[in-house]
Formats: sequence, structure tokens, C-alpha cells
Amino acid sequence: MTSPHPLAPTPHSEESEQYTVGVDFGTLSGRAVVVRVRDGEELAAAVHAYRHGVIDRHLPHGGAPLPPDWALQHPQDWRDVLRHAVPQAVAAAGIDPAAVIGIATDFTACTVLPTLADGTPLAETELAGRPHAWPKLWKHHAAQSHADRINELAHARGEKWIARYGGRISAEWQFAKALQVLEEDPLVYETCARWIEAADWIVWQLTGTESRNACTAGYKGIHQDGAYPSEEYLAALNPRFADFARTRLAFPLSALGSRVGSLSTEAAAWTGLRPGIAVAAGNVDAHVTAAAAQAVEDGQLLAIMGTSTCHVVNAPVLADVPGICGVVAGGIVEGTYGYEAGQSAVGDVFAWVLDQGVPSDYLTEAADRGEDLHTLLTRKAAGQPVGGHGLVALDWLNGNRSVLVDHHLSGVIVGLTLATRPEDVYRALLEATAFGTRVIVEALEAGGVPVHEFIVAGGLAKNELLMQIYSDVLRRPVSLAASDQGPALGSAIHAAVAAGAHADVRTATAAMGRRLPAVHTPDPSRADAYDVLFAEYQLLHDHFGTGGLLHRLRKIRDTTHTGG
Ligand SMILES: Nc1ncnc2c1ncn2[C@@H]1O[C@H](COP(=O)(O)OP(=O)(O)O)[C@@H](O)[C@H]1O
Ligand SMILES: O=C(CO)[C@@H](O)[C@@H](O)COP(=O)(O)O
Repeated sequence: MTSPHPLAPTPHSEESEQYTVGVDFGTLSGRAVVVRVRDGEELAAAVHAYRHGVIDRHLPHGGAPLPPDWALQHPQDWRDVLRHAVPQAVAAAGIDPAAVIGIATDFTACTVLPTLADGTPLAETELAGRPHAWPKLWKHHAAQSHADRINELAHARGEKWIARYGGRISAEWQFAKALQVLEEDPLVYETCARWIEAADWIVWQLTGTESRNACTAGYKGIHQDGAYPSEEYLAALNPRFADFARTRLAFPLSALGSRVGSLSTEAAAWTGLRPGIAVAAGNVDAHVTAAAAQAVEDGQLLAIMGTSTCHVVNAPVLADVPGICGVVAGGIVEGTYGYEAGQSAVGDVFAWVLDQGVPSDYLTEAADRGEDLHTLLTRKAAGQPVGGHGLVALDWLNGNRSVLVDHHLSGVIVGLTLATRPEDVYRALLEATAFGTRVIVEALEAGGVPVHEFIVAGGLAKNELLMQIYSDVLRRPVSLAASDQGPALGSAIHAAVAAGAHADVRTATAAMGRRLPAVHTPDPSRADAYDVLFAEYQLLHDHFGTGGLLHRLRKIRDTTHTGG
């Protein structure tokens, strides 16, 4: 699908104009944008949906069933984005491809894969029939027990780095996933020469040489103060894990916006761009968006809201904030400390309501009005008074990333009656994600990280009811990234820096990023009503968040799957 920007220049663009391409690899699709370097104007965008989507039922090779909480992806789906979305976007932009001076990519993280020394994914070798040979998507949650051991040992040994991750490393990050491979499929682990984020692997595809970016290494790979966890610590986890970082991760780290190579002849043929143009260091889809939204200054909290939500904010101080995902010096932009928190399911939670089905008359109404079901349920829910549905929910349908960092937690909805309608549940879950974000904002501020502005980017920004609920629940104005392709624009901005068109990310952000300040403002009476519901949410949060019942239910579920 391509969409030339309404203001795209005539096909014969000015000779002097220069452009970059940003490619955002999301959970369900890849998006490419063509951007004018001098002012960030987006000329065109193209989207390519992953043919295999999220692989969470059966392995594509051989069809082996996958256990619960697994989530994989197919490397060929990612290559296909380069082959389809990039040339489509360039063609739709109506520019001479030779005017593109750089390309940059961003990826969901921690989406990580085992490869041979030359970068060949093990999923594309004779090991393709083994689930652990495949890339683990960021939402792969089957390594929670491994994460629990990592955390217990780190605290027992007083490892300094654990405080940088809010006190708990997530099951979603690199080390828990690698330890799971080692202990569940040693052959795959021994064959793995490189354990690499997809954010860096796709750059390897573009340049033909390996590189590693400072963002994923810091936030997802426990790289702090110039080092990975010690061999002594790793050996204490599992003696065979001692050299994991030294043998499978170690590589010089590249700063964000730096040039890590040139577009190879092969990749030029895929993308239709000129061989030799600048290729920027890989990046994470959330952190790269700060440039697109002009949200790189201290205190600007950017929530990238899509399948999940990532909260990223800079501060001039290094603070230990309990329950956040991590803090990395220069993790978002040079010269300050980048903090990250998140919610593992937001858009996915709303999609779950749709997946449960809605009454046939709802479907008829949506068809008659030309609405998708998100729009239909949003419209039906919009008119309710705050609390009118009688429900409060916990948004943990895919676990809790922040501030509890526990992917064995699950969702809760209280107050259901025979009169509860689909739009009531939909709205209660919209509100639950807002309450979850309020917990995160309050934890950041209590931990010494001020939040002066709340900005939203990502696919959910288009839901006006959701944005208004966030404004009311947070009692803050909600600013919006101007671009509806925030991560891809952010990558295009980093490409412009890598190509030397702008001195650094801050300068490029000022020239190419855009945000719409205070698009939504809080309504005091609704905010008061939400304070009452938030207090109830907090009671549920603190009761169910300790594990207890939810962990027991998860253990019973898993026992039924493993048969005892
Ligand atoms: N109008 C809407 N209201 C609420 N959620 C939506 C709406 N449209 C799409 N979604 C959800 O947004 C998510 C996709 O977000 P998007 O930012 O496009 O993708 P990604 O997470 O891959 O970056 C899906 O989970 C989908 O269910
Ligand atoms: O975890 C991160 C970033 O740190 C995200 O890549 C991950 O939550 C997936 O993001 P999306 O919801 O697919 O945009």
C-alpha cells in the first residue's frame, strides 16, 4: 500500500533537494517513508505487512506446535519490507532515487535471533525445524523463569547494573531469551555464533557488515558502564553461559545517528537506491521516535502507542527508578540519560476485545457506516459518563512490563454484569491502559525523573477518545507527534545525520521533527471522576500484582499444556 503525501512535490523535484529513507519494522508490518532532509517533509510512505505476522502457534518449517507464551518472526518477512516498501515509497514520492543520500532503520526490541558468523539466521539453516533457531519477537514471554533467576542472582551478588533496570530484568530482553535457548536447546545455542538484535541484523543486511547500536545493547542487553555482565556472574547462572557475552554479543557499539556502513550493491538492488549511500546505526522503534516528535529535551515523556506502549524520557541525572525498563546514557540522544518504561500490550488489548467477537448487529452497523470495529466500539463508548460501565480492569493481558516486570501476570476485569456490553469492556480497557501509564509517570517522578510534557506517537494516537482519556487520567495536556509514521520519520532523521546533512540528532530534530502541542487538555470534572477509579485500579494493582492467584492460574494452565 503506498500513499504519496498530499504535498508531495511534482515528479521533477528540485536538483538541490536531498532525501533520506526511514524504515520502521513494527510488530505486524514494516513502513518506509521518504523524507526531505532540509525540513522533514514526508513525501510518501509505503507499508508492507509481514506474510507470517506473529508466529505464535506453529513453526513455519515443519509445523511443530509452539508452547504458550512463544512469539517468533520470520527473517524473510523483514527482507521483504526492504524489497517492497522502500521502492514503493520512493516511486510514490516521485523523486529521483539518486537524490536519496541515506537510509536508516528501527525495529521492535528486544527482537533477537541466533545466526552463523556471517549473519545467516539459524532459522534458514538445517536447524529450521527447531523452534529455538527462530527469531524471538519482543513479546516472546516464555523465558520468565530464566528472568526470575537472572534477577534473584543479580540481587544476591549485589550486581551494580540491576538498579539501572528498575531492579528487575524483563523476560523480554536478550539475556533471559538466550539462557532459555542454552537450557532448552543446547545444539542451537552451540551453533549460534552471533546473538543479535533484529535492529542490528537488518543493518547487516543493508551494508554486508555487522554493527551493534548503543540503544539495544544498553536497554535490552545489560550493557552498562562499558561492559556486559561479568563472566563470573554468567557462570553462576549456568557454567555453559559464562562466555555468552564475550563470544556472541561483544562488538564495538555505534552511537545513534552514526554512519556504520554503506548500502551494498545487493541491498541497492533490493531497495532501488544508490549503492554506497550512508546507512545509520540500528535503533529501537520507540527511542528513534523522539526525534520525529521533537521530544529529545529533558522532561518530555514520549509514549509510542501501538501494539504495546513504550515510554521514553530524558533526564540530566542518573537515577535508580524502581520498575522501569532501563536507563542508558545517550540511549535516546547524546548528552543526557534516556529512561524507558512500557506496557507490553495496549493496542493488542483493544484487539483482544474485537477478537472475542461482537454481536451481528454491531457488524452490520459497522459495515453500513464503513467503520472498522475499533472505530465502532470507540464511538459507542464515547458517550458514556466516567464510571458509567461499572467496570475497572487491569491491562495485563500480556503481562506487566512496568512497574512490576512480571510476564506471568494476566488481565483482570471486575464489575461485569449481564448488562455489560462490548463497548463497556472496550472502554474499561482503554481506561486501564491509561491507569497503567499513570502508574509509570508517577514512578518516574517519584524516582527523580521529572515529566514536563506528555507526547504521544504511534498508531493509537488517531483514537481521539483514547487520547482524551489519557489527558483526563493524567491531568495533563497530551501533545501529539505530527507524523503518523513517527518511528520511520525518526529513522529518516537519523539517516540524515549519518549522511552528514545535519550535525547531530538534536540539530536534525529541530529541522525535521514536528509535534502538535497540547492537542488534548484535561477536563477537571472527568479528571476528578477518574481519580476515584484510579484508586480502585491501584487496589487491584497492588493485590493482584504480588502474583498469588494470577501465578497459580498460570501454573495450572501450563500444567494442562505439559500434561503434569
Ligand atoms: N482506532 C484504534 N483504536 C485503538 N486501537 C487501534 C486502533 N486501530 C488499530 N489499533 C491497534 O493498534 C495496534 C497497531 O498499532 P501500530 O502502531 O499500527 O502497529 P505497531 O505496534 O506494529 O507499531 C494494533 O494492536 C491494533 O489493534
Ligand atoms: O519494547 C519496545 C521498545 O523498547 C518495542 O519495540 C516493543 O514494545 C514493540 O513495540 P510496538 O508496540 O510493536 O511498536
